[in-house]
Order: sequence, then structure tokens, then C-alpha cells
Amino acid sequence: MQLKLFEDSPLMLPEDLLEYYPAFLGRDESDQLLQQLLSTVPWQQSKVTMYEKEVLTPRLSAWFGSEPIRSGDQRAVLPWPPELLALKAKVEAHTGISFDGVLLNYYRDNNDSVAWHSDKDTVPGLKTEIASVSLGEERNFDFRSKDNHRRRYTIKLEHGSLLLMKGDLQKYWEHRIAKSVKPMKARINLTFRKVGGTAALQY
Ligand SMILES: O=C(O)CCC(=O)C(=O)O
Ligand SMILES: [Fe+2]
Repeated sequence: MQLKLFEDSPLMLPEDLLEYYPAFLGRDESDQLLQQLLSTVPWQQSKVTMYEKEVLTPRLSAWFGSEPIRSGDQRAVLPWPPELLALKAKVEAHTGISFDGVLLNYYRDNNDSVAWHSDKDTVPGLKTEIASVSLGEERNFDFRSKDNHRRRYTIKLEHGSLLLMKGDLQKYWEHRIAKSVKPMKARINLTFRKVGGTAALQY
């Protein structure tokens, strides 16, 4: 079932930008996949250059696909394991969208985060559509308007949920996962993307 988003808010983030399915995966399936990914994925901590200094990103990640997520990205391009191919098929069947890569982010605890950003896929002429599956600790996913940073929304991303980001969302809105003062356990987020492999070029 799809929930109506931000129903009570006077500043609605239009539903043509987001679809949220809280129980996309069942509880047992979600628990099992979380444990499997925690123990089998070759997690890496990427470096980014900020103000001419190299800093470690405050989370771990891994990229599965057939080519780099973007040119120059240092992450290894990992081959799809069966459990991620199965999840990709399930996400594609649910959304009707084909994806050719998945970025996994591993937030080890409340100190891990991702800073304000928007995402852009590299396939020219296609709107960025990203399907985001969350496992483990529930975290707040914040949005802010690029034009007016005080226009904000927050949605909690539950264990086993699917969030589809679509339309002009990435053009006009940024998102983040903020650090928290409350102690938190592990969370894995999987963002299925189109980066220009054969799957994405079919339509
Ligand atoms: O962890 C999340 O829910 C979002 C991750 C994200 O924004 C990204 O990978 O681009
Ligand atoms: Fe993102």
C-alpha cells in the first residue's frame, strides 16, 4: 500500500515526486537481507576532496553494476550477487522501471550520515529515477528546497521500506541523512540507479 505523503503539512512535497511503500519487504526477509549484506559486502570508506583536503565520508559504501557510478569514482565496480539481483527484479516489477546499478550505503551508527545533496544520473535525456530500499535502524530522511532552505520535510525510512524518488525531485530538492545524538544501530540503504548500462538504454 502506498501512503499519502505529508498529508498534514501545509507545504506539500508533491506526490508526483515521491512514492513511499513502508512494508515493501516482509520483516523476516528484511532481517535476513540486512544480516547477509552486513557480513558479505566488501564495504569501503570513500574519500572526497573538500577545500583541497581529502576527507573520509562518514559512512561505508559499495557499488554493484557494470560500470562506475560516475566517471572518476574510485569505488570498485562489483558484480551483482544473487540476492541483489533478486531484489533488483522485485524493485523493477514494483516500479516498472529498469535499473542497472545499486549503491549501498552502510550507516554504522548515529554518527554516520550523508550531507545535503541531490543525485544525478548520467544517462542523457532521462529523468533521474532512484528506488531506495532501507534496512535496519529507522533514520530520518530530510528534504529541503534548493530555492529556500527553510522549506523542509522529513520522512522516516522504515526497515523493509521502498522510497521511489522521481520527476523533478532531484532538480529542485536536496536530501540528507543527518547524524543523531540518539544512539542507533546499523542501517543499510540501497539506491537502485540508471547509469547508462544496457538496461537503462532500452527505453
Ligand atoms: O541513505 C539514504 O537513505 C539515502 C542515501 C543517498 O541519498 C544516496 O545514496 O544518494
Ligand atoms: Fe542521494
